[in-house]
Amino acid sequence: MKIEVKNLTKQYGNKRALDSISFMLNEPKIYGLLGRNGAGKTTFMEILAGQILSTSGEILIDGEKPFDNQKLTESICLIKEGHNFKKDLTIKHVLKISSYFYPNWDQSLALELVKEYNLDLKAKVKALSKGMESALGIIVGLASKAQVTVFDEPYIGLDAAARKKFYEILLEEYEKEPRTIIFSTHLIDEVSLMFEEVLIIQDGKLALQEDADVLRNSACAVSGTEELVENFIQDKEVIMTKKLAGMMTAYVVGHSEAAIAAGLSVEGVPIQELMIYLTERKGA
Ligand SMILES: Nc1ncnc2c1ncn2[C@@H]1O[C@H](COP(=O)(O)OP(=O)(O)OP(=O)(O)O)[C@@H](O)[C@H]1O
Repeated sequence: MKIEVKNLTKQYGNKRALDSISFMLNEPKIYGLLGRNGAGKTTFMEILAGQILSTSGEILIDGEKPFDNQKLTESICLIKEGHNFKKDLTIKHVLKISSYFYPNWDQSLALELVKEYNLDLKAKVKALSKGMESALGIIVGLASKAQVTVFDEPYIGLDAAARKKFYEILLEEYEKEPRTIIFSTHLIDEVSLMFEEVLIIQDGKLALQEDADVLRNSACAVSGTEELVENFIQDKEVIMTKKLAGMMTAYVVGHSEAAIAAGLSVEGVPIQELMIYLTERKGA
């Protein structure tokens, strides 16, 4: 589905959560939606899912507005950081209700995942631990097979093994049936390899929209003796440096070939570091 965001603004009292933001998501891809706390990510996702109205501007999904548009919102599944389901429902009921709402619902995948995450179909949502409730959110997000599936920090309380399982299944399902997946998280290093395109929101504005590989290759981590690295970075844009026992690593914008030629060891820079750098620089 094609998502067109046009001059989208959301005002809460005197706080402008989104400030005339515009961009397009043209293809089914895995998008990483990143930004510092309070940047406006959740606000954007809630407008996209038709849960709240914008103050001005609009989001069009295949040309239609999502608010009060059930036909369209059947194709959008937003899984948030918790409170996704009514507390008195059992897991079985949550799956049943979801199966009525999402036309592409995959009940056998849902049941397989219930087993995978050791959940009891008869358990009520209010009796679940934080991690179990997150697992239920993930199950609904994956089994919805919604054409636009949005995960907003969906795994509070989930341990590392359970998160890894989620990433594996998400990728498997996405490869079988590509769809638009928007993933917002602060655990960027854990998931950034899944991203195909990255959007960074800062203070309600779009700071960056870039192909993930282009972003990864836009900087490099160069390491070597302190003297060699200091020499190399003199006239370059440096993201950060670390020194230890006479050795030094610097994250540098561009210049990977020159660094190899200078005899330095060269690796990629984590997207998380780039995000911090870009948001600090843009804020400056
Ligand atoms: N219902 C609301 N009423 C008032 N202000 C709000 C409301 N929802 C969000 N805000 C404010 O809007 C701004 C953007 O919030 P939002 O939740 O969209 O950010 P975020 O990028 O998702 O942050 P985080 O990463 O911390 O979840 C924040 O300053 C927040 O305090």
